[in-house]
Amino acid sequence: MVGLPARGKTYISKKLTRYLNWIGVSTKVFNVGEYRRAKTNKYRSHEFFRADNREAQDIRNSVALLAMEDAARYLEDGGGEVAVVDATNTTRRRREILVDMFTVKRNFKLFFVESVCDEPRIIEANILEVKVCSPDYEGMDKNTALEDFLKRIEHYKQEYEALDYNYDKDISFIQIFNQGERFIVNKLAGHLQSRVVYYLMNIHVLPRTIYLTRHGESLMNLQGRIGGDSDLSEQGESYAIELAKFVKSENIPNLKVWTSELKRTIQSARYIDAPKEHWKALNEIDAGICEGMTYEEIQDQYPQDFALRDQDKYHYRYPSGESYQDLVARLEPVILELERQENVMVVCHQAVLRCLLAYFQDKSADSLPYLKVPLHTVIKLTPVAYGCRVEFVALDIPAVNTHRDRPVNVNRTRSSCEALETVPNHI
Ligand SMILES: O=P(O)(O)OC[C@H]1O[C@@](CO)(OP(=O)(O)O)[C@@H](O)[C@@H]1O
Repeated sequence: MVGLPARGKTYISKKLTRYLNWIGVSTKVFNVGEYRRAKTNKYRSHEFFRADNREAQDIRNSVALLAMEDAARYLEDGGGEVAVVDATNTTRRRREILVDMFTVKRNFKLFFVESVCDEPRIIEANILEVKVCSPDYEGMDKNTALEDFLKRIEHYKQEYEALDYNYDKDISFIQIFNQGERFIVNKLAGHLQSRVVYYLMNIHVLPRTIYLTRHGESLMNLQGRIGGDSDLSEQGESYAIELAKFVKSENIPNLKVWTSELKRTIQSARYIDAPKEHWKALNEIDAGICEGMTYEEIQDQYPQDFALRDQDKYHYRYPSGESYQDLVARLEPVILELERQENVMVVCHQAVLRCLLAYFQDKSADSLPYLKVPLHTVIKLTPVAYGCRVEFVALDIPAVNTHRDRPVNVNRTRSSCEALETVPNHI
């Protein structure tokens, strides 16, 4: 990362890391501020960040080096594929150290992401939202903290050398201006960098709410049968009515409703007064040869498959069907489009909802297939500082339970236990 303090670097680092892990690229953030605080919490006033404070500069450089070395170790033998060095890196000298450590000495690809912002309104909002609550300002009142932080920024400005094509034409970078108003992209090197750029160009920071829900109870849910394309049960129909009432009571401006192409989601959304889109990508996991069966029938007729799924539910692919890992790949365009949109309600399915929720809640591949997403419940996601608030709103209509817990005493495979850390890039 590159950028003055309070330019949203940590926000970008965390969000990008969550996305990369979700698509199966093992990624970790190395936040230099945390290294500084771990070393000592004595240095928190703006004085510490003065450009002429030599002693402090030495400390700052040494903690930055520690973070970089850990990042390199994570890539060399920690199973990591991407390390995000979250620091200001605002001088050419500091960036040369990064080039030397990662490219010259180790032959890794280095990609700079610079956030440039000259809108005082955005900067102040950022400081008030995240910086004044930082451990650096524990016990200090908001205004004093804000004042101190603004002085800290001034110290950084004295030495700030933004990325500049005239000096940096050989390095790969993206510059993001005013939270996505404009971008400059230079020397993209490879598939992963272009996916990072595509992602960064699609996210926004406008306030909005995303609503996720499964369809109402279906006739096949009642029978305990998986997959298929059945109608809603009577209780499912009641949920469709309640869901529309709930949406009305929320009074959501410009709401869009997305459903899958299956009858049970379309029927569940039909009373909602908002434009609707039907996405094939939102269809339920394809259970292949097991479509339409109960779990008991699968255990009976395909015992080996049943056991394999319990061992590693994320990677297990139904014969002629899909795995959860396949589903994540299928849902990536949905996530990208959700990032671009404002208020959206997604009416989908148990497995699909688990995948979407795992993205927003930063859940590992191992826990993803066991996330609890009960029927007749709306999950409301509201962005906050570095993540999102998740509320489960149960709409008081009874429904069967379709959740099957992780069986105990199952020999889980190595990759399933290590979760996203070892999942290869499957796309
Ligand atoms: O991965 P598991 O836990 O089997 O959950 C997915 C299953 O959930 C179900 C219900 O059992 O979703 P849905 O309610 O959308 O029909 C099945 O269709 C689907 O195969």
